[in-house]
Amino acid sequence: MEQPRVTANGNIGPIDSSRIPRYAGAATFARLPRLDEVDRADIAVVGVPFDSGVSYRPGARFGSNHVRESSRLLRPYNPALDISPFERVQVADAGDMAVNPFNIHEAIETIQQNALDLTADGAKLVTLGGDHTIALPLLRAASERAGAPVAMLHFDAHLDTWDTYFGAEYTHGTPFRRAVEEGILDTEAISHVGTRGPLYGVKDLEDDRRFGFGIVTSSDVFRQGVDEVVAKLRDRIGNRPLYISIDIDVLDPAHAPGTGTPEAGGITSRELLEILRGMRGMNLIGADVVEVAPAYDHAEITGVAASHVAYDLVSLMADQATATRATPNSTTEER
Ligand SMILES: N=C(N)NCCCC(=O)O
Ligand SMILES: [Zn+2]
Ligand SMILES: [Zn+2]
Repeated sequence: MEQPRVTANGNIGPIDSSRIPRYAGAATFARLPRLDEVDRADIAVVGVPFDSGVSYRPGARFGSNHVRESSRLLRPYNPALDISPFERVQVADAGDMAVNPFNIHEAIETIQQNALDLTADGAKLVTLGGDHTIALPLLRAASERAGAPVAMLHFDAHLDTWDTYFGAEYTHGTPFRRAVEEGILDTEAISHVGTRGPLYGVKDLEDDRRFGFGIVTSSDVFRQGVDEVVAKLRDRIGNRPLYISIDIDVLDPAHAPGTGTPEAGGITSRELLEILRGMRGMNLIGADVVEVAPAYDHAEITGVAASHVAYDLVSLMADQATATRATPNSTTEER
């Protein structure tokens, strides 16, 4: 069925929610067109329904579609950044990668290859997980496209720089140690934000520091405040190609109950969104939002938080893509 869409500047936007009720029809992220409904995309939102790397509660394989379902209420204008991202550039939902749940090595290869394919024409990816294992192949693809190791901002309750679990190297607790070992991260410019909670031992922190990570803990965000944190992070990253990986468990379980390894004392969704908005103008090349596990969610609390985070990531990318262009000529009303 033909759907009325909000379109501007030649970009095909979301289904018009003033004419087709938000709750009708199959979900795509923000009711955007599927990638196969548009010529090409400047920004593709893609799902990776994979959770074979988890150490505790399973279920993040259902996260991608849960975030899509929870994104039906997003509107086309983002007042916090004064931008209509879907008017500025073509944004589309690229659907889900078909990832083998029984073979983690094959899954990682598939994700890396699909990410390379989706970015072959210059598109940028915002990936909806899936557990945090998927960040490793996404970072491999991002650094290959950047042609250099990339800076990373990692929002998480956890370090995810542990070595192995049950002897397994590829898990949701180990992607960033592997990434450092593989030389795909610019270790002058990598930071965790929002970490907290018990560790296995002090060696976890010593290893992490040795790899080059800076840490802004959840408590630092509370004590120093968003502006100081943003200033420090911007200073450390500069204009390097930047990948942002967001584990939704960075949020306090009150703000994101639907996740696999919850830790008390997290940041709020307001703080996360404010820190992200503070990254405006940075050289953002790719991003993911992972670890949404809908079985533990209520009233889409976690799904809505994740969908708003993804929307702000898309907004930052759209802003950056058009920052040097003239203000686009808008032909639509906000809905
Ligand atoms: N990446 C996430 N969400 N969690 C890692 C937890 C690793 C552990 O079980 O110790
Ligand atoms: Zn985590
Ligand atoms: Zn994580």
